[in-house]
Amino acid sequence: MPMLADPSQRYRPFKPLPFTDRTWPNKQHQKAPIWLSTDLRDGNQSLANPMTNSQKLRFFSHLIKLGFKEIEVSYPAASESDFNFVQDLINNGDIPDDVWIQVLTPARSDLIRKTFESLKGAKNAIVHMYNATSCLFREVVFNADQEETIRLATTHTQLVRELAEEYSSKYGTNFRFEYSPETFSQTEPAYAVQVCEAVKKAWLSGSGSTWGDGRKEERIIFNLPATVEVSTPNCFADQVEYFSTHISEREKVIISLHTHNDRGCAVAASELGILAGADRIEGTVLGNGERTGNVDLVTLALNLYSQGIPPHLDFSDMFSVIDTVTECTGLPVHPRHPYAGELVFTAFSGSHQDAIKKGFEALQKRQAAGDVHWELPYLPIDPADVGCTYEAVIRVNSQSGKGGIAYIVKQAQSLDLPRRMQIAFYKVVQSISEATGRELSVQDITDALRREYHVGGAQFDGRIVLRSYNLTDSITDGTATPADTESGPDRQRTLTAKLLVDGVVRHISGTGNGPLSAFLNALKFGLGIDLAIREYSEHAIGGGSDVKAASYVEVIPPNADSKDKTQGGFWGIGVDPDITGSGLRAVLSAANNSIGKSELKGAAFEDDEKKLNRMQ
Ligand SMILES: CC(=O)SCCNC(=O)CCNC(=O)[C@H](O)C(C)(C)COP(=O)(O)OP(=O)(O)OC[C@H]1O[C@@H](n2cnc3c(N)ncnc32)[C@H](O)[C@@H]1OP(=O)(O)O
Ligand SMILES: CC(C)C(=O)C(=O)O
Repeated sequence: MPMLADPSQRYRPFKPLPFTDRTWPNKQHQKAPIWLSTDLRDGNQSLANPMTNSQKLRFFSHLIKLGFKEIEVSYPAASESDFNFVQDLINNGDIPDDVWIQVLTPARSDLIRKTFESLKGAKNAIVHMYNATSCLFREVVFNADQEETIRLATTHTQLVRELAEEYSSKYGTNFRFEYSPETFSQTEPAYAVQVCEAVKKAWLSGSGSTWGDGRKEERIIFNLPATVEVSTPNCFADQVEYFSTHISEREKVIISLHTHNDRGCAVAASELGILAGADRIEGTVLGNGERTGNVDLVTLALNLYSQGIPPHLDFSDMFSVIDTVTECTGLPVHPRHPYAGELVFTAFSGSHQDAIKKGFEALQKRQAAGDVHWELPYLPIDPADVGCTYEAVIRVNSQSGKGGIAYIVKQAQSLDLPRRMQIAFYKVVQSISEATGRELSVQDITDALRREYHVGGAQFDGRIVLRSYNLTDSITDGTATPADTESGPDRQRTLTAKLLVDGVVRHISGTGNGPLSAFLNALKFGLGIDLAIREYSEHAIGGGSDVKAASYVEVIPPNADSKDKTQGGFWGIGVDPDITGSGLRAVLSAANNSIGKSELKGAAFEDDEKKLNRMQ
């Protein structure tokens, strides 16, 4: 049937609880909840191909590594393999002493007994029993009224209690009890409290037992599921706060939430539910689970982390988390999955990239001044905290801008292009990106820079290549002096350069008040390339004995207006261990770009390779 023009003919709106005493909107998260992973139960039962026992074991070990202390490992009555998995964990000593395994059973006596058998020999175990309590389930699934539904819960709670006492004395197991009024969020709130009161009474009133005296590890767990998410998260939070404030002996109760993501709001519902009084959260790592999944514990934990609250779960190696989850469940992780997707720390768009690049520069300055707080445009947490590098932070396509491209050049090649050169190179990259219609890799951009500015190896050389040069000082009366001996207004420098011009060795020579002007004169008189410098800058690359200099130069024809920077010049880059060398190479790089295919003037000083070799 197509979508209805008037969906109210088929769907009724959720009726919110008339609850006005809510306090949760004014609260803030203070600490992490108790976490329970149900990857091996709710996560597993929803897979087309449930996990094998070895996959479950791998997943279990990873959950331990992440820091989970409560793990729902199975629905032991479902199958022999579910049953055996619990026994294998116990018998093989795979469960650390401080970890509680949890197992799920329906309120059915045969299945409860089977569930207890699976726990033989366990040190710590939470027995989790459920029955649905909503009107729809009472009528349609159980054909039971409210009283009968309460009786179903309480009689089976008593059975759990008896078996817990028996197994505890036989095997020394520490037992805790969790009860879920399944479909809680669709159950009348007062009735959900009534069911749980009856279950609590049944659990706490066993003869001769010390259980349930309010000590932390013995509190009964009431797990309130949004079995199907049917309302906005604020309505769910109201239901949780209502439960938390109406259940008696609140100090003897742990309130747990188990949200599903049918409306896409499981994270929000759980977060607001914590503000509303919940102590514990059940969910799965990366959100696998029935239908749209259980709440994603990675997102919940890292949301807390981003607020400066220790989540007590360690996601600092997100790649291994992704590997474990995808290899065990066979499900992919969406590229935009919060904190874990391959694109979530990546910006393609120019204005984002520009802000991130500036943000990193500002961050470095703040860090140098001792402020270690993370504050960076578009990146809520430091990707490095979850094991990602900064390489993926900026990626380039036709939506990218100069800032992002300059960031990549700086990261990949340690070249800090001056602002106007960034604009020039951006146009180069943009035209490649538009022509190819695809994302450009770091290698594509590096190659484009090398081709454009003739740096980085013989295959990128331009028509003119600097082979060697010699610089001498003179004063204007023509008396040659050794380098570095003279300075001042009369100082002149003469540069002789050996070049390869269109494959032919050439020598040129020129004089000026510095090496660059001497070189420009040599190019002018030797090769007929007449250029003036409009902008020059340089910086060091690296440090210690490996330090190099990088120079950037923009040249213009001598008759161009050097102040009118809208008239584009030709840019060049030079990298050399020596600052003079890098400057000369930058000028030559720009000169190469200025000449295009035009014919150059003949040799002015020396063009005979043999003569040259003799001279050297
Ligand atoms: C919301 C959740 O995720 S709950 C967990 C769901 N997980 C699973 O179901 C996975 C494991 N389940 C199984 O392997 C099987 O369903 C079993 C072994 C538990 C039971 O199998 P079967 O005995 O064949 O029963 P089946 O599942 O078809 O039907 C459920 C029966 O249990 C009843 N039932 C359902 N839930 C409960 C409950 N929580 N407590 C008591 N009875 C229940 C149903 O009313 C139905 O009874 P009926 O046969 O008298 O109509
Ligand atoms: C058994 C309960 C907790 C459940 O899985 C659900 O309601 O989704």
